[in-house]
Order: sequence, then structure tokens, then C-alpha cells
Amino acid sequence: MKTIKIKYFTDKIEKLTYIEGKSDWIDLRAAEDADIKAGEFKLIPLGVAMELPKGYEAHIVPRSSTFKNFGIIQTNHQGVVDCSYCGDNDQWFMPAYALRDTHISINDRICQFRIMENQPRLCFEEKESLENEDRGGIGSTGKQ
Ligand SMILES: O=c1ccn([C@H]2C[C@H](O)[C@@H](COP(=O)(O)OP(=O)(O)OP(=O)(O)O)O2)c(=O)[nH]1
Repeated sequence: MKTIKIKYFTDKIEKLTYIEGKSDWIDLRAAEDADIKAGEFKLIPLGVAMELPKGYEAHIVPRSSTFKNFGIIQTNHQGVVDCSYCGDNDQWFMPAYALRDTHISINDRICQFRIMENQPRLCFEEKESLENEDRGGIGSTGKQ
């Protein structure tokens, strides 16, 4: 079990909870009401800042129902929250683009997150040839 220090920016959203036995992703809630017109972009505050465990980052993605319910897509497709994003004002946001006029109410569950261990440190070794067979290009699997 890992403990995460969390700061809430409003008492109008429910506290984050881990729903036992369903999924290990944790839903995040809009921290303010938002009216977004079709074609508009908005950073929607999620009302929380956290100190992630050392060596971990968080990944934020939309819920499967987010587009159906609110007509928004997450413009970065997957948000990455770095461990260093842990100051008192480092509030989490969802960057959202509306495909229709929409209303999001404070406390609506609009996205979800999980934490992941950081990858090992990488270095790059430049080569003229990788000395492997080509795989055949994107979309070539199963084709003659
Ligand atoms: O969906 C997201 C993505 C990022 N963040 C926060 C946490 C993250 O640590 C910080 C910076 O994100 P990122 O590194 O992806 O953005 P950048 O455009 O490279 O900005 P920076 O120069 O701050 O690194 O913004 C969010 O709240 N939501």
C-alpha cells in the first residue's frame, strides 16, 4: 500500500477514493462548473495536488463514458503528472476540447488516473545499422 499526500482546492468535490474490486484507476472530478462551446478548449481544474511516491508518475486518461456524457476529448490523450509536480499550487488539470456545446458540473467525474513506476534511466547508442530484419512497415501484419 502506498500513501499519497493530497491537497484539495475545494470542498465541493468528493474526496478521491479507491473503489475496491472494480479497477485500480481512480476517478477525478471537475473542480468547477464549465460551459464549453463546440470547438473551444479549456483546462478543467481537477481540484487536487498530490505528492506522488518517489519514483512514480501519474497517468491521466478520460473515462470511457466521458465523450458520451460531455462531448469532450482530452487534448493530450494521456496526461503525465511528474513526481516533481508536487507544490502547493500544482493543481492537476484536464486539457479538454469540446466537440459540441457542453456543460460540466463541479464534482462530475471526467477522467481517471493511476500511478506508474518511472522507467529506468535510458541512454542512446547511435548505430549505422541495427542489424535486425525489417518488420515490413505499419499495418503489414497478416498481409502477404
Ligand atoms: O493532463 C495533464 C498533463 C500534465 N499536468 C501537469 C502535471 C505535469 O507534471 C505538468 C507538466 O506537464 P508536461 O510536462 O506534460 O507539460 P509541458 O507542456 O511539457 O510543460 P512543462 O514545461 O511544465 O513540463 O502539468 C496536468 O495537470 N494534467
